[in-house]
Amino acid sequence: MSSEQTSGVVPERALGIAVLGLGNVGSEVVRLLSAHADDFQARVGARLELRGIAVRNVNANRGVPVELLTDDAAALVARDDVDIVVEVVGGIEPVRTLILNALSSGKSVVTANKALLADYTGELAAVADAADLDLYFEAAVAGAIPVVRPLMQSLAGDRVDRVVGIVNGTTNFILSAMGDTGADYGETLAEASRLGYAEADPTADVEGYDAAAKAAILASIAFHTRVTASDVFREGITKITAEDLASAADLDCTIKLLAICERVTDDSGAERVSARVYPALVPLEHPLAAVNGAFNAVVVEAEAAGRLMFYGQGAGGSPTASAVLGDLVSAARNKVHGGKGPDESIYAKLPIMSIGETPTRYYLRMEVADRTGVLAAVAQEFANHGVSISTVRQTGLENAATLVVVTHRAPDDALSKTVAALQSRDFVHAVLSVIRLEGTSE
Ligand SMILES: NC(=O)C1=CN([C@@H]2O[C@H](COP(=O)(O)OP(=O)(O)OC[C@H]3O[C@@H](n4cnc5c(N)ncnc54)[C@H](OP(=O)(O)O)[C@@H]3O)[C@@H](O)[C@H]2O)C=CC1
Ligand SMILES: N[C@@H](CC=O)C(=O)O
Repeated sequence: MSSEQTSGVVPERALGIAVLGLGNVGSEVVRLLSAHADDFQARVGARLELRGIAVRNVNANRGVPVELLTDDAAALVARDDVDIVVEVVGGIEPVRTLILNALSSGKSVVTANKALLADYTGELAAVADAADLDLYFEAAVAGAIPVVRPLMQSLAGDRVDRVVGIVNGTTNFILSAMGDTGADYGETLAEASRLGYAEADPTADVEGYDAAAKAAILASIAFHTRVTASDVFREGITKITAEDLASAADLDCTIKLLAICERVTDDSGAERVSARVYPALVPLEHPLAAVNGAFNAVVVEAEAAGRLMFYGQGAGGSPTASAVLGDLVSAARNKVHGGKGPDESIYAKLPIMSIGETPTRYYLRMEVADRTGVLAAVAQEFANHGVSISTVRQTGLENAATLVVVTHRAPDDALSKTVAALQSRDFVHAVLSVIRLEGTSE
């Protein structure tokens, strides 16, 4: 027995932390870790000591002690004095291998990498489980907003039926600016990158890949079913125009890029999972309509809890670092006290419903010939495909008219076939825009 123990003084314990990546998120993680080192020690019961930071370019001026920087992430992960690895690099390789190596050598992992998790959570979680280690990823969905842990833990006793959210800050920032001030798409995207919201390749944001990865993560947790990015139907915002936003406003709606994850009962009475991402018309009275800028919000509908809404900053270095550090504290506490946190519990294994079978509603804006019988012919095309029309609005031009049609719900396939059929008719000069509606209840 040491003299400290016999004298009642508890020896100071330390946990070694390796941070991979020092960009928008990593630099805030490192800054907050060092600024609040004593607070972290009090919360964890051990000092969190930064052993090293992996980057690509060690020569760039970063405002951190240079001796902490390394471009050899694999060697940093392998160090014996590292207990927890924080991955904020992004992409698939080399980080997938680095995380597997970390878990295989007894290190818990915290990651913000939704692109990786959307396809590899199964593989990574299996290694973490086998080694009794934590794999935490709260920051991977909706930045600072706690939504992974509430779904995984707080709602574990309820039956979640629907999760719908604005989960990409960059596209919400762009759509909000276009709607409010008619701001230019390209300039607003550049501003989102400058503010640290956009991915290293912003195509992931504007084409909906980032939101689809988050939808896969949310659907997997909510429905206890493995859903990967390729199971998620995806459409981005690149075709949305200022005119679409103005036209949506005329209908008392706005347009938001939504991630929608639903438990759907099919015609045979069996349950399936639908996961999809697309720009949707959202009525102004809907809680998601008021979520603007880089803010995110996730609405969860559960059988016993009813409707819950989680709202906050969905992107940016500092908000995301908050979620990363929350996970780091949890993983560190488990290192101190033993054991590991709960994981996804993927036991239901519900089949995936394709977008074609999924009931949706369409908003269509088209330019048609302004002559007798055209409205009836348009209505007939909808009827031919078993699609019921909810509202029609026509505004006349000189020899043409703009027709806005909103449908009732129908299988998405029937709706898209109706659009294709309309496009082939000579009285339809152009289908100007096709946007789905949030809500499948009508
Ligand atoms: N930004 C945000 O709002 C959010 C981001 N995320 C996720 O967090 C992660 C990081 O995002 P973000 O900080 O914006 O990304 P950045 O592009 O700003 O930073 C990436 C960092 O990783 C380093 N890096 C790249 N490749 C390697 C490598 N092979 N080995 C070691 N280091 C490497 C880069 O080094 P160097 O500096 O030398 O180039 C850089 O420091 C991503 O998975 C992202 O999807 C999640 C939620 C929100
Ligand atoms: N690029 C992402 C960052 C957070 O996940 C976004 O814009 O939401």
